[in-house]
Amino acid sequence: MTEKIAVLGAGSWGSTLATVLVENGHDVKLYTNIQAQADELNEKHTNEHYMPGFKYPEKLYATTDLEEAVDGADAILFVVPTKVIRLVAGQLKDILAKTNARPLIIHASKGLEIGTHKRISEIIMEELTERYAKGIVVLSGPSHAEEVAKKDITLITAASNDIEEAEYVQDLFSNNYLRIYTNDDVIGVETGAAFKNVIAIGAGALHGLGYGDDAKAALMTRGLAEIARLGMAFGASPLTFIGLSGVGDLIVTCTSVHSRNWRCGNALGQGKSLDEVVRDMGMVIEGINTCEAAYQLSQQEHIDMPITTAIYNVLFKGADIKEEIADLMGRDSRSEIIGHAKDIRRK
Ligand SMILES: NC(=O)C1=CN([C@@H]2O[C@H](COP(=O)(O)OP(=O)(O)OC[C@H]3O[C@@H](n4cnc5c(N)ncnc54)[C@H](O)[C@@H]3O)[C@@H](O)[C@H]2O)C=CC1
Ligand SMILES: O=C(CO)COP(=O)(O)O
Repeated sequence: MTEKIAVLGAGSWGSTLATVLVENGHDVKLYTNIQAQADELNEKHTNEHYMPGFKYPEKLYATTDLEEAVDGADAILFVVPTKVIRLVAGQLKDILAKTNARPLIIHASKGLEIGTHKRISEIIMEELTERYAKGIVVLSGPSHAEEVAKKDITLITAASNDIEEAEYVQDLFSNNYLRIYTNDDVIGVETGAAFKNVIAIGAGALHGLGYGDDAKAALMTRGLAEIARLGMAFGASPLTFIGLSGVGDLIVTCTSVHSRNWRCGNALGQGKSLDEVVRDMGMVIEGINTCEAAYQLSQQEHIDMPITTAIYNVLFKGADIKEEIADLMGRDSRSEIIGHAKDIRRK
């Protein structure tokens, strides 16, 4: 069945997911807030800044008119950076309020809102409410646009409280190179997605400083313990963190040269300043803002997150990475057990 899908955000991931949907036979409109990017996509079928060298299908239509993009859409996919999710959801609400439309919302962004510490599905539903959204499905897992665009094998998760909606999204995106699993733990999937970016900055920094494989494996494993601790405090199932959106995404983001978060950490480890790294990347590095949100949450909820705190100190307080590593290694000895949410708050 051909579905009408609006994709909001034409960066590397939004334009790639839009391409998957076009190739799966759907009628897709890609919304961007930049006219030159829409023109480039429509006329040259390229998106050089975000996906250099990649050729998009001619059927992919881009527009800067949000109303045109979402007109008659069965589903609307958000793939904008976390910091503009609320803004774009508000703009969408104003448009949907003029119609009787109540599309399914999907999002594939990864982060937490600074200040409120809300997950992306919470922000979108707070703005749209059930009046304008049939439901919400989260698409997440180990997936880099550069590899999906090449039709390399990728497996991700569609998570929703409504399993039929997750299965609908599974059908929309599934093909012979992209396999989708369903999951009903929205909190676990979204927290895993957001916090792995913070740990990936740390993994990149270790690489940039020349640390070995043991150190990287240690960071990923103890990083996952922190992610699970915070996620469980939110109400996530611990098992979700050993799935695609948990350890799967942590592995890819902590090891892939495609990862903007890993590359950010690597450059910091090599001595670049955060300002330089952000300027040179020219794409979103979600782990920076998420680190701030995660640090604030750990303080507010009294959850022990030593690695996140060390990365926060480096990013926001100008701390020396090697000194932060020495402090982490010098902490009191402890048990490895992650524990349940009720046991993990600091006394
Ligand atoms: N790139 C990837 O491989 C993956 C990215 N993600 C997530 O997807 C989200 C988006 O990431 P990318 O596409 O990589 O980012 P990007 O940095 O490549 O592109 C972001 C896009 O958002 C657009 N944008 C910014 N503000 C906007 C607004 N107000 N209205 C409309 N568009 C706006 C920008 O013009 C740009 O095209 C992030 O949360 C990221 O963590 C998730 C999985 C894979
Ligand atoms: O989420 C991603 C991989 O699953 C993309 O990671 P980066 O944002 O670090 O490139």
